[in-house]
Amino acid sequence: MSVIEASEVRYAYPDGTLALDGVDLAIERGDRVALLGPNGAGKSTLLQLLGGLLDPDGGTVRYFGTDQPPGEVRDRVSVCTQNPADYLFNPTVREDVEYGPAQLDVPPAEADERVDRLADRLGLEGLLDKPPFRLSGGEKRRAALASALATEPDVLLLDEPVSNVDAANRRAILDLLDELAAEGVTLVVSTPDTELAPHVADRVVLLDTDGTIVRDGPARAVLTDTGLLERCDLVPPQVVELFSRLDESDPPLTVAGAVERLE
Ligand SMILES: Nc1ncnc2c1ncn2[C@@H]1O[C@H](COP(=O)(O)OP(=O)(O)OP(=O)(O)O)[C@@H](O)[C@H]1O
Repeated sequence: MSVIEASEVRYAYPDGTLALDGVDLAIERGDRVALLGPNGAGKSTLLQLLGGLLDPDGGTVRYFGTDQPPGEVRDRVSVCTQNPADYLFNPTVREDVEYGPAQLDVPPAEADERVDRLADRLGLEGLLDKPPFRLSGGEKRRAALASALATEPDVLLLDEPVSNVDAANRRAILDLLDELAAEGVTLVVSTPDTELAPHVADRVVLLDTDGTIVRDGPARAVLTDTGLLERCDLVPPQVVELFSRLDESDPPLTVAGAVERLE
């Protein structure tokens, strides 16, 4: 049973822009999926459709093999869009992060504990009493991510989760996503960054600017297909490029993979 299944999904914005056209995508339990594509390919639109923040004009999105509407799976599916302001509207960051658990009737003591744990992991400790509009761009992104995680969802849909985030916090976020994946949380991450994709995904869904999925396959197969990536205005990860130039037929995808190979 798929945790989310999009069938023949079509979406046009009110001004007529056709963002997605006939998209079929099944997300399975425990998947780590990257929605990859150039700017304007429809990744954010697809993520919002999968999360029930937008309704498709055509086709269907189903959750957990049922006909439950998205509102009924809010406790199990959490979305973090590209706009941190969607999640930060309370007087303090702490109240924002506690908002989701409160909506789900999580006891306040447990919600407090979740906030403190996430603040520790995402470097928000000194920021919890601040009004969110006073945070920097990267801090807002981390606070929005903490809000999405605070409900402890089974499925996490993240739109460009490390954009605007410094190197140390990027590492912290990626480590946290690794841990969540190890616990069985299903992850869908949208990004135009082929360097990020192998760190967050085993499976890559490649979209192109005509609003279609051009490839859905193992990260290794997609991220080493230079010709396909170039047709979508993308380039492979630099490590792939380096090892390909050295005539390596099965290049590693990350620096860590390259180090392992060289040792
Ligand atoms: N509110 C809107 N009104 C009209 N068109 C929109 C709107 N939001 C997005 N679009 C258009 O829909 C298409 C898909 O946009 P979307 O934001 O989903 O792409 P994306 O792949 O996430 O891009 P990026 O990598 O730049 O974030 C683009 O052509 C974009 O211009």
